[in-house]
Amino acid sequence: MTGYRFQRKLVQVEDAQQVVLHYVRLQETEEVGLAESFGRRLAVTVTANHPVPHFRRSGVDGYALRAADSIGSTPGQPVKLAVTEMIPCGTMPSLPVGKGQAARIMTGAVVPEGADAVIMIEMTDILADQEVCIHKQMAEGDNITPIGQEVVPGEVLLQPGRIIRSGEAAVLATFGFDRVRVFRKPRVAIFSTGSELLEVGLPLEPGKIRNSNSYMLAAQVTETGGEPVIMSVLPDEPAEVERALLEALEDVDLIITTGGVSVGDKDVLVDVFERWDGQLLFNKIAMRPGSPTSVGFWRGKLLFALSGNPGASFVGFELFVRPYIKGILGCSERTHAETKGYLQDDYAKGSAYPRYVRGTMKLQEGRVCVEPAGKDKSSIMRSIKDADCLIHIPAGGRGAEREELVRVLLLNETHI
Ligand SMILES: Nc1nc2c(c(=O)[nH]1)N[C@H]1C(S)=C(S)[C@@H](COP(=O)(O)OP(=O)(O)OC[C@H]3O[C@@H](n4cnc5c(N)ncnc54)[C@H](O)[C@@H]3O)O[C@H]1N2
Ligand code: MOO
Ligand SMILES: [Mg+2]
Repeated sequence: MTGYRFQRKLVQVEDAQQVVLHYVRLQETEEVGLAESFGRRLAVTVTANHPVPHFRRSGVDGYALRAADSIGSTPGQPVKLAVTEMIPCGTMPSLPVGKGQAARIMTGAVVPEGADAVIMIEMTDILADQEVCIHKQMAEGDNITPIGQEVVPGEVLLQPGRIIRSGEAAVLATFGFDRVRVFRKPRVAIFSTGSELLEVGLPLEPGKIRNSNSYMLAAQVTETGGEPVIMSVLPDEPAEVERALLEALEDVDLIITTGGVSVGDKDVLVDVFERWDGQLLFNKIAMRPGSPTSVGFWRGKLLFALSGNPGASFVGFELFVRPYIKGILGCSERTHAETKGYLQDDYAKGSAYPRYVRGTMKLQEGRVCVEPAGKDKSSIMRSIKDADCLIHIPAGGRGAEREELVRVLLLNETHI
């Protein structure tokens, strides 16, 4: 048995990730309306262009006054003040507050000149239209938010690469960004290969299965901020596959394929790699599932050739495609956030490669506890939906024991 199919150089997961990340180039940017920017990654630095608040702001509904006028006032010994005006939100006060005076004011309104405190309405008795009795001694600054207390001009509030969610939306709106510059979503062509694959809408036939990988991967691409382009299933015919991939390369930013990367006679991506003018970056990774995962660079774009087995395809995307997409969208934390967790049961594995087990994570009395989400064979699809982490079982033949502390890669890292 000779030939490329069987000559493969083993690389470690971390090295393969570095190779892929070496190809990261930032996406171009585009401007979208603020409400359309949610879930996108910001392409610019957002710096405060004014203080917040930008006027002295009342924190309560009540009366703006001079704290000195309230000295000694109690419910039993109230102080009477003359009311100058009523200041609603959104209007400027028309009069300063002088000695012995107060202005009725609403929460969020501009505190008038001369006033240095606002007393809550509950601490007052309104005598007549123009008079109020206060029964609490106030200190200077009480219930007034000074200019710039929250944000001073020039402060950097958001960095490029940040996902726009509720908090970011509030910042952008506050500083007048009705349009936002974000990274353009990468278009990702998804091809499943295999003559056994049926389109999802078709009835089952003997020996055939429905194409689940394309849809699983499309969801993963969407979650990562890309735009999936689901292509027709490709047969195990190298010339046809090569033609379809080349055509797609013209139109997308990267390609994902699944299936046909192992050593089978019909493993069609291997045939494509033997005849193409691209550069194969690696084709064997020390990991399970997904050891035959291959990545190539072709006409200036990356081709991620993932294993056909659903579990391997899922893990291959997480470890290699997701970090790449995050990278081109300006995210600096590209690989998964990690923690350590205690395995809840023995985990035996056959291969000496490290294994990335689809897992679930729980906090029990402050300890991170992890266990497989279900059966973990590479061919198994159903445990993917229950996985919120990948449990790393280290290299070596033995597996890992109950209560062993292992690396845990977090899958639901919605904040980064
Ligand atoms: N002699 C050897 N056989 C295999 C080896 C090996 O080293 N020596 N490696 C095994 C490992 S590990 C894996 S992983 C698989 C990789 O297979 P391929 O990437 O070549 O994928 P296929 O052969 O095309 O399919 C494998 C499996 O997955 C099903 N599949 C494929 N596409 C889809 C899809 N879109 N949706 C759902 N299911 C899909 C396919 O029907 C097969 O059952 O090779 C092992 N063999
Ligand atoms: O690479 Mo396969 O998925 O390891 O079983
Ligand atoms: Mg195969």
